[in-house]
Amino acid sequence: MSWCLESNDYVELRTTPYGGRSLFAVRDIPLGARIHSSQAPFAHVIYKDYRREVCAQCFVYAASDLAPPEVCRSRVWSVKWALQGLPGASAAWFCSEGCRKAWEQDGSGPLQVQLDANLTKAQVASRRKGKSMNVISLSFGPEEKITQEIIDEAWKTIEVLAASKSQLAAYCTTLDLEDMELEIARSLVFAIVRQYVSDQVHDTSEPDKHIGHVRFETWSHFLQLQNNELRNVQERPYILSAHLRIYAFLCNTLPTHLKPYLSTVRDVLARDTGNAFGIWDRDRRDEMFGWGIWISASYFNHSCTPNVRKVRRARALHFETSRPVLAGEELCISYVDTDQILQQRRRDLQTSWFFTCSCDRCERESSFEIDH
Ligand SMILES: C[S@@+](CC[C@H](N)C(=O)[O-])C[C@H]1O[C@@H](n2cnc3c(N)ncnc32)[C@H](O)[C@@H]1O
Repeated sequence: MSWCLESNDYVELRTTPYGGRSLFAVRDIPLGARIHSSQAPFAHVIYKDYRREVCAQCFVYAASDLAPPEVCRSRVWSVKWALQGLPGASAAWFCSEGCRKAWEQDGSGPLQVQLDANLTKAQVASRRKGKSMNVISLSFGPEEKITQEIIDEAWKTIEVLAASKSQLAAYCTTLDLEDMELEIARSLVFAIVRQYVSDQVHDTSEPDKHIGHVRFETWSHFLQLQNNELRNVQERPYILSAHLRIYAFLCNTLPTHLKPYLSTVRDVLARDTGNAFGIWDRDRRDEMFGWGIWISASYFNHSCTPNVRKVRRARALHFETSRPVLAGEELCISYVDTDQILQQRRRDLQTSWFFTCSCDRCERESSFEIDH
């Protein structure tokens, strides 16, 4: 299998009997060693409400104590990139000129901003007509078992509707897309733009044209991530109709040259839950600004007594050992706040990552509960 950690000296990907693939130490590793870095997300979204406050390139927060005092007071960044002739929503904000230049060089940012403006306009339009059309009946009883066939059938129905321009347009004028659905649509557009820009670069006679990390973490790497579609819909049935609405919205809104990528929307939706990382105000987890998928970073399994910690520096996620590790040991981060009690940890892991943790600590704490 080709994947994006091939050249790493510290870690190796193996399949576990209990939790899919996971990373293992190939040699003894001291405390504090950096065992892996993922340089940038393959796709990400910064919530619209934070657009002026979080640098579009390095994700630094204008209201954080790292920001200069005058910025901290105003809470917004002043370095801006804007599309000529379009209203204020079509812009990105940065903490410095250096970040603005790096963002422009990456190639996908400006297109993303333009599409953001289109999505916002289309969302407003979808709100004008009120009552939504009930195209697909998707109410599940509490006892009903949602199967892969039910999900496949629902996607087929929306794809047929989307194939008719007039039906799609009529449906979309009544969608009334919610704000969080718009944020999901924006993250999908990011993934689409990544693929588009990557394809454009590979089509040219300049294979080394700079597109940063895209050469290392590609769409085919993305597809190798664990697919959580069925477990996600079984856990929260309402998400299926939200996903179908978002798909229809994008079919109706994206320009023609991006339409070939719409078939990847379902692939992205199936993988972002359970694989994405929140983008927080540094590592303090005070405020979450959005989320992103750092592909190679998604192979760390969870433990409630982790031996690896994650550190975000600008766009990069770094992973460092939080204690000495022996060759052959599994390398785990923690997906949840490990200060929480057993029941809360188990609840969080079940609803967002769809598994019951049976790490040594959970086993010990649950047997203690049974004994008492
Ligand atoms: C971010 S992915 C980790 C990589 C994943 N194991 C794979 O094969 O792609 C998260 C998923 O891994 C599995 N997983 C992670 N930690 C686990 C654990 N401690 N016990 C059981 N399953 C786990 C769950 O299926 C979870 O949804």
